Amino acid sequence: MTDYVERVYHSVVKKNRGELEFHQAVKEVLESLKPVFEKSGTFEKQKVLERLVEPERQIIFRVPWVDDNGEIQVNRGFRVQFNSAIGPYKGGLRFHPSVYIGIIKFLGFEQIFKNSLTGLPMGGGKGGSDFNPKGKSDFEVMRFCQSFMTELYRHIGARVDVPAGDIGVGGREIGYLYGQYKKITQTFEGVLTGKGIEYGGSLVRPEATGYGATYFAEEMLKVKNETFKDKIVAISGSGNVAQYAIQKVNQLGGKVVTASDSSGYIYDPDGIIGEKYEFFLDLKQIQRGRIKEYADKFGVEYFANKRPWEHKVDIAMPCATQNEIDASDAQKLIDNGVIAVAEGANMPTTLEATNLFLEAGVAFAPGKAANAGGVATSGLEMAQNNQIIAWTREEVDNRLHNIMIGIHNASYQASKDYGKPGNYVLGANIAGFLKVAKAMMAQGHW
Ligand SMILES: NC(=O)C1=CN([C@@H]2O[C@H](COP(=O)(O)OP(=O)(O)OC[C@H]3O[C@@H](n4cnc5c(N)ncnc54)[C@H](O)[C@@H]3O)[C@@H](O)[C@H]2O)C=CC1
Ligand SMILES: O=C(O)CCC(=O)C(=O)O
Repeated sequence: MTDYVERVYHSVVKKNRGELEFHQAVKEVLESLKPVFEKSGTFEKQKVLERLVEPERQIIFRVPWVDDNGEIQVNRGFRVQFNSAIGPYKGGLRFHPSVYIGIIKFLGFEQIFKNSLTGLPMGGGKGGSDFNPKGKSDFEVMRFCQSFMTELYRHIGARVDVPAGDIGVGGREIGYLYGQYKKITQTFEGVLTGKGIEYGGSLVRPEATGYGATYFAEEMLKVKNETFKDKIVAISGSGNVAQYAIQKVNQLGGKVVTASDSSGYIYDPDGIIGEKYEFFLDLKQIQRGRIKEYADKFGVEYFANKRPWEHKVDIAMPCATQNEIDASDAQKLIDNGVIAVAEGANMPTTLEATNLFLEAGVAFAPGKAANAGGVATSGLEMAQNNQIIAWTREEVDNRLHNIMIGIHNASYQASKDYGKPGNYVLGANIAGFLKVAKAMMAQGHW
């Protein structure tokens, strides 16, 4: 790293003790930006990095609610409004017991560059709670969401900060959150995205992250004169992103052989397709069941407490959570001949593993580029809400597809301009950074 980058990184570690995921996300971005600072001293003079790594605002609040047994429960809520240089804060809410400030800050930091890459005017933010929706009744989830919004509403707005879903927050939760916002403010506005289609949601938003990651992978394959046709694909997760990545890979002629949840993964050598895919979707979206039930139903192998990176596949798409591919997983995938990795999740690959992929010449798409289709389509939902119109499925999907091609090309171009053609980590970080940095400098020292 340059002295400047090194200095800023060390001060981040010192000021944000114990926030390991945040340190990791900052380190990856700063390492990529080194050639930018070697070319120009302006950013250093303007203290752009020092400002960029410090959130504009962090809100932490109490979320009390009553469970079905009449017991009072208390969770912690978060919203980090990281950077508004190019638009209102935008980013999801995560409900998961592992959530603490370090996770929300890593996600909010990533969101700044991701949102910039979409080409739409959206700043970076993220929020959530350590609430665990697993095993809770619909009424418990509703009461929790209402209490969460009873505090959050005063910090957000259609032109201020627009949350959406992430792990543990899907259509059901967005509905409860929206209802409470509307009740408190008496305002029907696009303050959340991922809304139901009946009350201002956009077609294709549920599919957008998984579809977008697949569109991005398709572009990387094109550079290698390859396609998805007949490729074997390992996907992790079985939530929103995984579900629609599997669907799109199937449509493009690939074969998805794995899916997982936090208890283990299934391996179906014939592919998660047709009636098996329909079962999988129902299992996860309606029954809220465990992935093992797929193995029980179709007689395929189930691997408890393991990750799905140990088979011979051409393409890997981690779509579950952070740090789910470590160096040994990466080495297994490389030894088995993987040609492309596209991150549907946020930071699913450790820094060590990322470097192994890059050194081995694997086409590697970082999450902030590959999974940007979700937030991009949220931006399209905001655009429709602002105009009080609703686009067709085809219109939204075409726009999403073009945005993903644009992100691929911008990342590839930046990787070439800075001397590392095909290094999408470097390219995405630089392309995302430059727009935000220029906007920050244009707006004075804030
Ligand atoms: N939903 C969206 O639009 C976007 C989501 N993402 C990222 O994609 C990833 C998945 O999010 P969603 O599919 O929306 O969430 P989800 O809640 O619908 O699904 C999460 C999936 O990850 C699995 N999972 C969670 N913790 C795990 C663990 N420790 N080990 C193994 N599996 C685990 C869950 O079992 C589930 O299958 C997250 O990293 C999220 O930040 C990124 C961009 C947009
Ligand atoms: O759609 C959005 O606003 C948020 C999506 C998100 O949380 C993400 O990109 O990680």
